[in-house]
Amino acid sequence: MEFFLRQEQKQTDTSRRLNGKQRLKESALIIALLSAVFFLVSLLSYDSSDPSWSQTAWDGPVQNAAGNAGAWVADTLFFALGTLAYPLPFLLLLGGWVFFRRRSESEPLNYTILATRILGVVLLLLTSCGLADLNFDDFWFFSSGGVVGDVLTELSMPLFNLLGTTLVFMFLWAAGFTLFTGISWLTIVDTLGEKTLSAITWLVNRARGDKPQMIGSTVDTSEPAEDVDESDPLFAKPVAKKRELADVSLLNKAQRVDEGDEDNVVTVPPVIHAAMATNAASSERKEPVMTLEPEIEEPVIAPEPKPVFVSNSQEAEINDDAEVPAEPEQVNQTLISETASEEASSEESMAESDGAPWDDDVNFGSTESVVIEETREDIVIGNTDGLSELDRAQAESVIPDEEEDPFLETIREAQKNAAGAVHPFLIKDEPNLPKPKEPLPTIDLLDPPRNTATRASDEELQYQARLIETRLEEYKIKVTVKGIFPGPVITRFELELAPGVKVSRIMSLSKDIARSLSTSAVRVVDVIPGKPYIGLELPNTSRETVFMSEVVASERFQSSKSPLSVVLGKDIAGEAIVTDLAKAPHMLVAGTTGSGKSVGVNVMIVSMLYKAGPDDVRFIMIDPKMLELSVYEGIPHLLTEVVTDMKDAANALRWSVAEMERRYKLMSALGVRNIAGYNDKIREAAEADHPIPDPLWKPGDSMDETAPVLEKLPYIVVIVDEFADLMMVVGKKVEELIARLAQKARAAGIHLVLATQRPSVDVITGLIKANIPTRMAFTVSTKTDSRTILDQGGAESLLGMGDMLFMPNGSNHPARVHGAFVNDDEVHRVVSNWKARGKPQYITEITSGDQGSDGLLPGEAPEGGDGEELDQLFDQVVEFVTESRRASVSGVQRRFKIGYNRAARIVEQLEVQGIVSPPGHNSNREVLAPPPPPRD
Ligand SMILES: Nc1ncnc2c1ncn2[C@@H]1O[C@H](COP(=O)(O)OP(=O)(O)OP(=O)(O)O)[C@@H](O)[C@H]1O
Repeated sequence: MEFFLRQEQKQTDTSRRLNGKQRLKESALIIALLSAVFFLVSLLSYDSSDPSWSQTAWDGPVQNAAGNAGAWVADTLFFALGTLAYPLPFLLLLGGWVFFRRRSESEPLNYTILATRILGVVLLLLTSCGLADLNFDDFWFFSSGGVVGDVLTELSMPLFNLLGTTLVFMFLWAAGFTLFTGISWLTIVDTLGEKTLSAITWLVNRARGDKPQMIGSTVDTSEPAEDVDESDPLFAKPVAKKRELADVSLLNKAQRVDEGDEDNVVTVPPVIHAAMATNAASSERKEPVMTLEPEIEEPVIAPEPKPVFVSNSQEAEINDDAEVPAEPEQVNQTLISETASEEASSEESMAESDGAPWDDDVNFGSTESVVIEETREDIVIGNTDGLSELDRAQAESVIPDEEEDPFLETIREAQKNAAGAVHPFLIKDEPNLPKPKEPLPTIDLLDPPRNTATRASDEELQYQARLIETRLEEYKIKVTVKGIFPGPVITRFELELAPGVKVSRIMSLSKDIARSLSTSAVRVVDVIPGKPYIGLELPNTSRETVFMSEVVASERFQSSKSPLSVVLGKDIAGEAIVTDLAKAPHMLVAGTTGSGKSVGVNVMIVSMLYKAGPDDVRFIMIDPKMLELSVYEGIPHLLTEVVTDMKDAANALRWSVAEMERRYKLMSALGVRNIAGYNDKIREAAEADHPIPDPLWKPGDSMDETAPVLEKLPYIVVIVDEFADLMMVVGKKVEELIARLAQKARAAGIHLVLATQRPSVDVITGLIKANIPTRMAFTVSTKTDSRTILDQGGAESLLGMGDMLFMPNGSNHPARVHGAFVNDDEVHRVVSNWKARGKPQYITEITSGDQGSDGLLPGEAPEGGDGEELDQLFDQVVEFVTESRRASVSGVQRRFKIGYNRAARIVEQLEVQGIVSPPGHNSNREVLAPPPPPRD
């Protein structure tokens, strides 16, 4: 524990300090700032009488504010670059900022982009000097383009003349601009054209006096606009916002974030503007707080604010509102004069998220016909990547290659070490591993977290928010985005619905919304506890993997006292989610195949292995698939070998019921109400040197002469991976045993974790559901499956790979959790660590079925006894089987029109009675009994 605490302390310390690269970057910015100020002061206070290269004699004090050095520097710069010396300090500052801006990101430098930028800036500088030389007058005794401009014009004038030279310089300047900024001239031309067309449309509409289309369910078009009282703060702001939504051209402007103009973005949506102000001040790592401040809340709090809608013509009258978005020209200007640093950011983020929805060719459905015409030209016809749709879908869900590297490395290591001996893949028992010194496994057994994704920038998030509003408008649903919570896998947008809009409408449209937002799935959260909003959860373009080591190292897990603490993963805000199985007290895990169930179960087991030794927690593992849990074979926590035979599994459940009853008797004898109280009493008695003798012991129970003393009882966790198999093979009795355990086992410290990939009502029956309150739903294929698990939809919209909805005991609102990932290699390391600490002491009765009467269900007789009840159809089935000579479960099912469970049970009864043989290698049974005598 101390180790963990120290490690955590160290982590927080180091997170506050900058690493080597970050230090360099920050220092570079500071030096760039100093140089820029120095250059600027030198240039601005240049005096031709100061000492410099251009002077042969001088006397008197130096006039330059930057002193002697400043005078020399200014002279040199003016001499070399002419008037182009003035922008140099700004370029320097910009360079420093670009270098510094990404200091916390450990991405490698993109050298191609860097090279094109440098080339671009050089080209810009040279051509600007040339153009200045051609077009501006000289100043002082310097040429306006400096010596650089002079040389360039002198070289090209004889070749191209004045007009040709100007044109060559201008085109090269344009090329330099694109090289430096990454902005396409086509985009600039596009934007200018679009703005012009929007302006013309707006003017035409204004001239015609058209009113905008009404949006939202409470639209009252008859409401006269004159009712708007601009001075009333309750009304003034909604009007401003409605105008924004109605004005498509302004909205489009906001969407041009790909060109990186922060001003542009900030001026458009006042709501997000407020949120961003808070966010900008927050730390490097994006805190998921983009909530909106009181001034925006005003319309919500106000008693029944009247919905007011204004036409374009009325908008003009309230243009003086403080929150009015920037005018088209203004935005346009900022768009073109954007700074290089911002362009850099946009360009890189574009490169990272190829095909992201903020591409230029995004077509906004609500835009006027003019815009649609324009975007038509951008329609991409056919795929150019040569991949099939399936390939593409698979490519998206492929885990990065590096996931496997550590594992492969370890395998290679093992191969090297075991060269010449047994094949490394076949080694089962680790040869005498040294016993670890630490009381519990240490975190270094798990792979350290790696950065697997790039977080969306604030601009991208704002863009998405605008897009959601626009898309919902297309369905005549008016919403306002009130908060954005970016998480590791999804981003939640909190939406305020216009009065009267039903959540069910949005929920029923979730598939359409997902399609129109070009995402794989959208989950609608109808209730966000404590907030008057609904949530819309969109998958991130780049998905983070939640590494188990991150969550195990989290403060929550480390400070959790219970030995049954399990980590699940991270919530949408990136916070570790830790739960206590003791409080759950039983858990149902369901999801389709490949959704991440087994990884989820492994994460739970490994977290318990991180928290508790075999004195505190023991496991019974039931694994019909024979692969998932067999890795734990041999850890000292196991009460029995991993059970793979379903008959043994039923016995194990019976043993658990018997153990539960035994514990109940012990607890009642000691007068305690739960296992914690029992263990406290045992500890107190041991400390007082008065161990308690077993009150249930009778002479003859064992060879001892006196009753053995009671010992601490560990928690028992029964884990069933693929619970459906158990239900199918063993039938109804499993359901009853599980229900019995689930009802009473909590106090006895026995907990169930049932996983299934078949979340249907014949597996997760009402009886089981009623007794297992904690549910964990991974992706399922249908809403019905989701309802079977959670009693509500939602799991069908999950993203797979560990994305889950977790519904804790007593809650009606499932929380979205991104499951932690643990790979086989990590599990092996933790398992080996425990194997080195001790051997398991298996209890053979668990699977032998020799549990006495305690494990029997009410009204049940011991198996094989006289009282075993045969199915009512038994005789008829015997007749059918012996006549047809075929004993298949499906045949019996078809013939008697009964369910699989019942048919399988009857066939088993036939086997017990010796009428049919046990299943052969191809699971066929032979009919052993002779055919019935022919009837008359
Ligand atoms: N939390 C996670 N993070 C990232 N990837 C995951 C996560 N959980 C699962 N995966 C990926 O999904 C794959 C399938 O997971 P898993 O084997 O747990 O599915 P399953 O539901 O148990 O399937 P089955 O029922 O067929 O065994 C894993 O191999 C892994 O690549």
